Amino acid sequence: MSSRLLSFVGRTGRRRLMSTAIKLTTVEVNDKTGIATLTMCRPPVNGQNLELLLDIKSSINEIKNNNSRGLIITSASPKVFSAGLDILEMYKPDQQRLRAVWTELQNVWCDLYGISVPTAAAINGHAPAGGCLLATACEYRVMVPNCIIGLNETQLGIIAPKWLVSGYLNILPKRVAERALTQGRLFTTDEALQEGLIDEIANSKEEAVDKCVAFIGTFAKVNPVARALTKQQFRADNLRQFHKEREQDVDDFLSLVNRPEVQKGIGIYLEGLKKKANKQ
Ligand SMILES: CCCCCCCC/C=C\CC(=O)SCCNC(=O)CCNC(=O)[C@H](O)C(C)(C)COP(=O)(O)OP(=O)(O)OC[C@H]1O[C@@H](n2cnc3c(N)ncnc32)[C@H](O)[C@@H]1OP(=O)(O)O
Repeated sequence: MSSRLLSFVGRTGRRRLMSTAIKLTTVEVNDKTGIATLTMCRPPVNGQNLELLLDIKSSINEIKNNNSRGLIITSASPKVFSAGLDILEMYKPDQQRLRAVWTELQNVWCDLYGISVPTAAAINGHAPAGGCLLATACEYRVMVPNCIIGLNETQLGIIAPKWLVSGYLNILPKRVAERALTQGRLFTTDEALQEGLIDEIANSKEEAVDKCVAFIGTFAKVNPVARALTKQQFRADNLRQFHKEREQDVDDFLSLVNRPEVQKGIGIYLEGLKKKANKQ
C-alpha cells in the first residue's frame, strides 16, 4: 500500500498535509462464482512502480488465502492494461529503490506464475513489456481489439531475463519467441491471436472478463488438488531455475540499467513518450 500526502485547506484557512494510504489494486470476489478479480488502478497507464508491485503482490496473496476458485487480472484504465515497469523508476534511479523494484517484479511474477488456482488475464488495453509479463504468467489471455502486447525490451536497450522468456516459451513456439524477443516486437491484438500469444479477442472489458470466467469455469468439475499439482509439474522447472538465479538477476538488472549508454537510451525513450503524449 502506498502512502500519499494529500494537501487540503483546513478550517483555519491554512493548507495542511495529511498522509493517507492509497491502495493501487482492488480485489473483488464474485459471490456466485467464487472467482477473484484483481484490478490494477494506477492511472494513467498502470506503470509498475514499487508501490503498485507491492500492492499486486499483496492482492495475489490475499487471493491465495481467501479460497477463491480462480484469479482474473485486469486494469481500471480504459485504454491500458499495463505499460510495464514505470520507466521513471529506471531513469537516474535511487539504487536501493531500483533493487526493490526489480525484486518485487520478480516476486509478482513468481507468485502469479506459481499460484495453484486457475488464472486468466482480461487484457482491456495495451500490454507492453511488464504488462505482457503479467498476462503471460497467467494460464489464459483475452484481449480487446486494436491494442499491442509483447516484450519490447530490446528496443529499450535492455534484455528480458530468462524467467521472463520462459513465460513466453510456455505460449509461443521457440522460433516465434526468439524472433519476437530479438526484434522487441509488439504484436497487435490480431497478430497476437494468430501467433497464439492470446487465446481470444473480446469486444469490451466486460466481455473479456466473462470469457475469463468461462475459462476458469472449465475446471469446475476437475479435482482442484490434481489440477494444482499438474500445473505445478508444468511450471516447477522454470520456478526452480528462477529461484537459483534470482539474486544474480537483480545484480545483472542493476548493472545493466546503470550503464551510461542504457541511461541515455532510457532518457531518449522517455522524452519520446512525453512528446507523443503532448501531441495527442
Ligand atoms: C537481467 C537483466 C534484466 C533487464 C531488464 C528486463 C526488463 C524486463 C521487464 C520489464 C521492463 C519494462 O516493463 S520497461 C517498460 C516498457 N514499457 C513501454 O515501453 C511502454 C511505453 N508506453 C507506451 O508505449 C504507451 O504509453 C502505451 C501504449 C502503453 C499507452 O499509450 P497511450 O497513448 O494510451 O498513453 P501515452 O503514451 O500518452 O502515455 C500516458 C502517460 O503515461 C506515461 N507513460 C507511458 N508508459 C510509461 C511507462 N512505462 N513508465 C512511465 N510512464 C509511462 C507517458 O509518458 C505519458 O505521461 P505524460 O502524460 O506525463 O506525458
